[in-house]
Amino acid sequence: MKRAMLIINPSSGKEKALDYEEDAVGILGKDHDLVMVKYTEKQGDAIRFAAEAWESRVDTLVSMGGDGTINESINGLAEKGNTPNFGFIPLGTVNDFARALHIPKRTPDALKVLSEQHTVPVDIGKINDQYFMNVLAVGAIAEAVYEVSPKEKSKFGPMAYLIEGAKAFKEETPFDLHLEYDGKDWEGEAYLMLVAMTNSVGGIESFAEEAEVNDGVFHIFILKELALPKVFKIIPDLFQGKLQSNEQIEYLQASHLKVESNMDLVVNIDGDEGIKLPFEAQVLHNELNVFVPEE
Ligand SMILES: Nc1ncnc2c1ncn2[C@@H]1O[C@H](COP(=O)(O)OP(=O)(O)OP(=O)(O)O)[C@@H](O)[C@H]1O
Repeated sequence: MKRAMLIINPSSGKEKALDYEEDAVGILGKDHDLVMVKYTEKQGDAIRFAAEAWESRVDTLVSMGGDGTINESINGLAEKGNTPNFGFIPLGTVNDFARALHIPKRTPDALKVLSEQHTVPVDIGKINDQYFMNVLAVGAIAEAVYEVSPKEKSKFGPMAYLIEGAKAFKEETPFDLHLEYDGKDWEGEAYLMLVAMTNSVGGIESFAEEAEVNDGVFHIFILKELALPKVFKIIPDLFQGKLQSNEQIEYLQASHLKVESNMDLVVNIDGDEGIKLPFEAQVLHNELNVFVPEE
């Protein structure tokens, strides 16, 4: 008997998620004998439901929500082995994971992807004992992202992050940073460090242009300098996919990373406030099979 679980965050997608429940159940019902539906009510619910999906050995897990719900679902599945195929319907503001995997933004189109039944193996990141699929960020510019209210997000979309980030730029002082990456060292002062798993960061798909969802490495960007007027070159470079060659940025690749600083810093994990430094991170190569459109 083939079984699927559908996790829905009813508060996501401007509270429209439930409008698509029937369609999603219909599509999954075509090739599964049973479709169980779970509704999240609070933080942590999607982790618990995804872990239940794994324990009850479902064949397919589909999550409907923003990047927060997708992140939680992945946290319930990673490193368990024999994981169900994973699908998701992006209903958030930024939807970096969907952008990286070419999952359409229009919900009916994203639902069609599930019926194509085409999956690819995708890398997942591990930071200490939790998991992420998009990005780690350290520095006040990253912390500014926590300040973005849901109201600003729905009004300005990804631009809300840029607006808050630009405000933080003005007050920014560098912090000391020590990285051990695949056995090598990098030490210096930094204003921001981003560890990207996919090309899309903060809704900007040219951010880590060369990143593939299953390339087995982290794409590490360290902003070392904020000198005027050179700093303005970062913006065109960012939108033209040339950030890694910008002279104010150190660009590294690694599959294993240890990060520490003498300063009291917190890492932002997939857009949410995470743990304090130091941390250790590694790529779990081809960890999940994810439904994507057939090219
Ligand atoms: N029923 C619910 N009502 C309100 N909040 C919920 C509910 N279920 C889950 N949540 C919260 O929503 C968070 C995840 O939101 P998610 O990121 O999926 O959507 P979003 O906020 O619309 O997306 P984005 O962050 O991209 O704008 C969870 O971490 C949890 O705290």
